[in-house]
Amino acid sequence: MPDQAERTGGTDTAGAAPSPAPAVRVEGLWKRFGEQVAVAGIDLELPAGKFIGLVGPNGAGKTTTLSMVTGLLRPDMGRIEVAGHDVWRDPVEVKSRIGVLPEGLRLFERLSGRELLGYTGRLRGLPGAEVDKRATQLLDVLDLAGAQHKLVVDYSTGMRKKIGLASALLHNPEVLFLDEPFEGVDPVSAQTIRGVLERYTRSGATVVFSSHVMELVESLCDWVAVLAAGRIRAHGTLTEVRGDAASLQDAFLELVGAGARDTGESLDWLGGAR
Ligand SMILES: Nc1ncnc2c1ncn2[C@@H]1O[C@H](COP(=O)(O)OP(=O)(O)OP(=O)(O)O)[C@@H](O)[C@H]1O
Repeated sequence: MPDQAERTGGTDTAGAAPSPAPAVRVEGLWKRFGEQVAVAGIDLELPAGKFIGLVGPNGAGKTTTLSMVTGLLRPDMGRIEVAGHDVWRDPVEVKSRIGVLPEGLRLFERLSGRELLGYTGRLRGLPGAEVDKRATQLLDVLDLAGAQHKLVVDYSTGMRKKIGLASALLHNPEVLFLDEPFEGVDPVSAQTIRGVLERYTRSGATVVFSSHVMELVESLCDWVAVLAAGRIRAHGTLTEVRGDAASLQDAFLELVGAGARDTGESLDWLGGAR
């Protein structure tokens, strides 16, 4: 088992050309909930224009980190810049440049999908006709046109993710943060979401998403950060983080020090005589 020193790569080793300003810059980030240290001193730069995966086991601190980076949760310590602006000193500027699909996704349940997009667009300061045009296209592409007049409270889990994604994209943000965007989403919808996100990053925008599904991260992301116990264990391009391992899954298990847990003598009753 190699030691768990951070494996790095990415922006600083990417080549001779000067890289653009990072999409996200985090310095000395800490967050504690009572005795529980959720984020234990993160320093990280996420390159702009990439599809970035933030991966880690349950309780690693992914949601806490994303909440602080998007201005939803105040850090105990540390500095965060998104698109060149300080998240906590310049929140309005940052919020106009980002889209967020948070965990738990609280939506205005008593609006229809179409109304939700209309309301979000007006809150974002977009002209009504432009909101209508973008809403129609997003509802269509995300296969929600047939459900656009249904109340959000009656949407399925996958439909909620898709209308949440549409709301997050409506103002064409520079950086999009998605907490587990594919959870509860069927393969057809996942493919649709994937297509929308790939198109969006091709235009130079940045997607940062958290996930436990390594195959998905491996197939989607060009850049990965691995988080465990509130610290960054590795970050860089997919190839750099994968290192010599056969897959990202293997590299992940090695990095977080969690080979499949041997149940040993425990659970010996399970599957035994009844
Ligand atoms: N509001 C809170 N109050 C107390 N503890 C919290 C709170 N939010 C998170 N934690 C704790 O902080 C740690 C990190 O949690 P977090 O939700 O950020 O992890 P995660 O990587 O997103 O996990 P998962 O993959 O299971 O969603 C966990 O130990 C969790 O119990």
